[in-house]
Amino acid sequence: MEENWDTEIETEKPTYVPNFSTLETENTDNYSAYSNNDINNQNYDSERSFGNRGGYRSERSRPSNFNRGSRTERGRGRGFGTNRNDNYSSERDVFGDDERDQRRGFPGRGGYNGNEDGQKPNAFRGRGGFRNENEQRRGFGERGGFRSENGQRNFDNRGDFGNSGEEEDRPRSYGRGGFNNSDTGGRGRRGGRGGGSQYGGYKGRNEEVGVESGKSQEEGNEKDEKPKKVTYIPPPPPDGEDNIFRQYQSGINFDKYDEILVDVTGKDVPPAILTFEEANLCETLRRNVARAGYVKLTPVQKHSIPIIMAGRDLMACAQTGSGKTAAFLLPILSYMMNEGITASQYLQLQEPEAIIIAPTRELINQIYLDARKFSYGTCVRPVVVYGGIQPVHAMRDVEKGCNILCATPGRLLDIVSKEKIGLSKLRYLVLDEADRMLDMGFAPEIEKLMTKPGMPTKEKRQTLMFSATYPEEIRRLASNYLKSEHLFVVVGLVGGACSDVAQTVLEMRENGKMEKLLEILKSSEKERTMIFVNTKKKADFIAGYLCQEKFSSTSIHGDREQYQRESALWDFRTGKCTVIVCTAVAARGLDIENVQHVINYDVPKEVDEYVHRIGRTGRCGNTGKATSFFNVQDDHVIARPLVKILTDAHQEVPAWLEEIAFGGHGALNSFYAADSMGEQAGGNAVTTPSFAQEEEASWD
Ligand SMILES: Nc1ncnc2c1ncn2[C@@H]1O[C@H](COP(=O)(O)OP(=O)(O)OP(=O)(O)O)[C@@H](O)[C@H]1O
Repeated sequence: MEENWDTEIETEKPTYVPNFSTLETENTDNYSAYSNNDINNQNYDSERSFGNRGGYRSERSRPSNFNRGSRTERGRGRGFGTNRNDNYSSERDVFGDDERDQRRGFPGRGGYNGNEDGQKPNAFRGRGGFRNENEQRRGFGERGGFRSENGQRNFDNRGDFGNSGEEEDRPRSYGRGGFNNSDTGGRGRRGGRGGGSQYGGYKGRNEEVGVESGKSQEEGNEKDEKPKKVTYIPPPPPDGEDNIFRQYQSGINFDKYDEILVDVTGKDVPPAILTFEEANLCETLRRNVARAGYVKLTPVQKHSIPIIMAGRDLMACAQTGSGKTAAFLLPILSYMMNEGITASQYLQLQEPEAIIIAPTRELINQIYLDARKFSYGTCVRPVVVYGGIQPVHAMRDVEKGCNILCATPGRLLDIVSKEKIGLSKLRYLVLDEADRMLDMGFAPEIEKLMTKPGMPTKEKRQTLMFSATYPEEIRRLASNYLKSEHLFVVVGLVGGACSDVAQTVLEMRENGKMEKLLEILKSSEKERTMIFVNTKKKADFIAGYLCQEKFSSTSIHGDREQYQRESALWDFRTGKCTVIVCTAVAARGLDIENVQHVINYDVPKEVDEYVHRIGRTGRCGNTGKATSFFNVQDDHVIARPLVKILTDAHQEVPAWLEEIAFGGHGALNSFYAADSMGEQAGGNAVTTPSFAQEEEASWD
């Protein structure tokens, strides 16, 4: 069912514009572990079985003999609840309109979200689930869920927080909302009121698409439920030059970018430029670049800017965090300035000169903010539209004028089919994270867009694709949308990991992961850390658990409402929360200052995703580290490509990983045998519930 763009939102529906400016970074320390005391006291009582953590864990590691290849480019020389301070309650800080919150089913109704006043959290009673006071209302599953291998329940043998067998059969059930921060406060079973796509319910692979184009009904929502209207209006981004040009420092390895080999495939390659001066940007753009703190071009910028300025189509591949966004924004803006694009004016049908597409809402918003930064003081007007925000609001914003439209694919299709956006003036079409945009998840939407009436043919537009990874088959597919004489710029190796990230892979059984995680976090408490898991439930589970363990944590995933996602990201960006637990939705593109550590609590199923995930750290010449918990049983398939990634990035490859990668079945079997012995030995170790069946198949 399509969102009705023409209908005004009913006035009694809560439509709240939160004001981020009320959330000062200075207050960020207010979030503190103590704020979770109530949770700690209420849950996971001391009976939890948290002992005997050992078990078999081989972390054997020796320098690898694996052939490191003939790399020629440089190498590295080497909420939950409780009170207002925690992550989930931080939504209250930001969006803290109690009455509305209640209407929207924020805290009060339901699990996890805590109460407003720091008294006994009602988050853990009533419908809220996630409780352990008694078993009558079982919240997050009293049935069986969440036992350790020896049959005892972990955390609490009364079953709180468990992932009940009953719920397992129903992917969207979270008990009666306990711990469910995904929809309107965790009210209902099976996702209850969260069924509407705009509420972030499970959407299958194409959540963004589903959200925006209304496909979500088929893709995971309750069939008999009408989707809810999206009422969320995001706060306007902070204004003022200081905010617009806020930029973090490039790191000590920034200059080393120059040592990376660049390969350009194609005919008549325009020569690279070496300095911003050579780019011949107009005065305003030059000033903006300087204000943004950019002094030197990165390699992808050196090559891409002249190629785009020469009117060529481009597929560019460069490592994460190396400045691909500016590589396409600056030449596009330069063209617009040189063409003397007139200030766009209020019109019901806007005809942008450039459309930029990215797969997730947070990423497209970030790109929009970059576009706003570089176009500051010009008459070029960038606009952003994405799922999860009130369509009427987005439409109004577009009507005010739009030269550059930043959009997620589904919402873009909607807005084009509603004839709010025309394509006749389109000169630039940019696919950021292009491989993701062209893979099975988004390919149908992209195809639809490319064949929309009015879409200029590839001969008449300039198509630009950027990513850090390009699987072979995607490259082939991409050429359908690019002119035959397009150029392919590769900085370093296609799909290579950022060489400024020190990677560690630990062999880890499931029930050793939590203990290891806590150990890591305790030893690096102030470090801004992103933890990746493969399922949405697990993201919540771990964030909740970490809150209890007094780490200021939040989570982001596709089951959270948009305001929650934005709030979580904001809390993480501002330092209010030092830990964010994420699914793949946060794997690509997000540029967050000073992320020091990425932990793959679950190793992703595809190595490209691994590359993007660990690329959230070590950006712009800064160094970072990534630690991955490799569970042989679940992750052996990725062993071989992972060894290649590590080797190419000149990282140490653990001997056991090589063995799994190249040792064939024999090696694997001996691991399984050892593993099952370890299971017996370490049966009491804390384990996370098995959420494997509810994998988040998409970014979002
Ligand atoms: N020439 C430059 N000088 C200084 N900082 C730069 C320069 N180019 C980009 N940056 C900064 O580097 C950071 C990473 O840039 P960006 O987000 O564009 O990386 P990316 O290559 O798109 O990464 P990803 O593959 O993760 O999407 C940003 O904070 C950006 O502002």
